[in-house]
Amino acid sequence: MLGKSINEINLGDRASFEKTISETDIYLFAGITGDLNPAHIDQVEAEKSMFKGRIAHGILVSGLISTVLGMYLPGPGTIYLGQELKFLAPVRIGDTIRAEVEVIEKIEEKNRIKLKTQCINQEGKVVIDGIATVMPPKKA
Ligand SMILES: C/C=C/C(=O)SCCNC(=O)CCNC(=O)[C@H](O)C(C)(C)COP(=O)(O)OP(=O)(O)OC[C@H]1O[C@@H](n2cnc3c(N)ncnc32)[C@H](O)[C@@H]1OP(=O)(O)O
Repeated sequence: MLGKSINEINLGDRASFEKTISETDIYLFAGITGDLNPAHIDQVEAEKSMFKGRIAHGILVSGLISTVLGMYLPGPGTIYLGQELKFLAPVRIGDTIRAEVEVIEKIEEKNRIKLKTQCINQEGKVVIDGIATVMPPKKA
């Protein structure tokens, strides 16, 4: 099953995916990547930081954007070419994050689209803001 080709995508099209970030998510990500920064896994050390407790890896949370792109818009077959990210606020264990994407540019001759990408917490605060560049799947 392939996602949408560039001809099936319009400016303003949107999609989203929501997930609660658990302690297990953070530990699994730390193990997979080797990023054992105490800010993510050591409560006592993290309490001494400006955030006064553990926070999720920013790249873990931004991975929810890849979920939207690869599963929904454009969908399966999408190739991720680039991603600008600004981490605007911390994500803590138990936060529910909604990743949203919106098509803002189509570059038909190169089969590329750009999407505004945001991750928003349960309080409506934008925690990650950026722009993705992807190559939608081509259909025969
Ligand atoms: C939803 C999530 C999915 C995923 O996670 S997929 C996995 C992550 N993504 C990838 O692994 C993609 C890795 N990138 C690539 O393999 C290559 O990259 C491409 C095959 C996409 C393109 O390579 P080539 O066909 O050899 O293109 P060229 O001849 O090197 O360049 C043609 C034009 O495309 C520009 N370009 C190449 N890569 C990128 C990029 N990643 N982002 C933006 N532009 C790119 C160049 O500069 C150039 O431009 P000009 O035509 O103006 O000279």
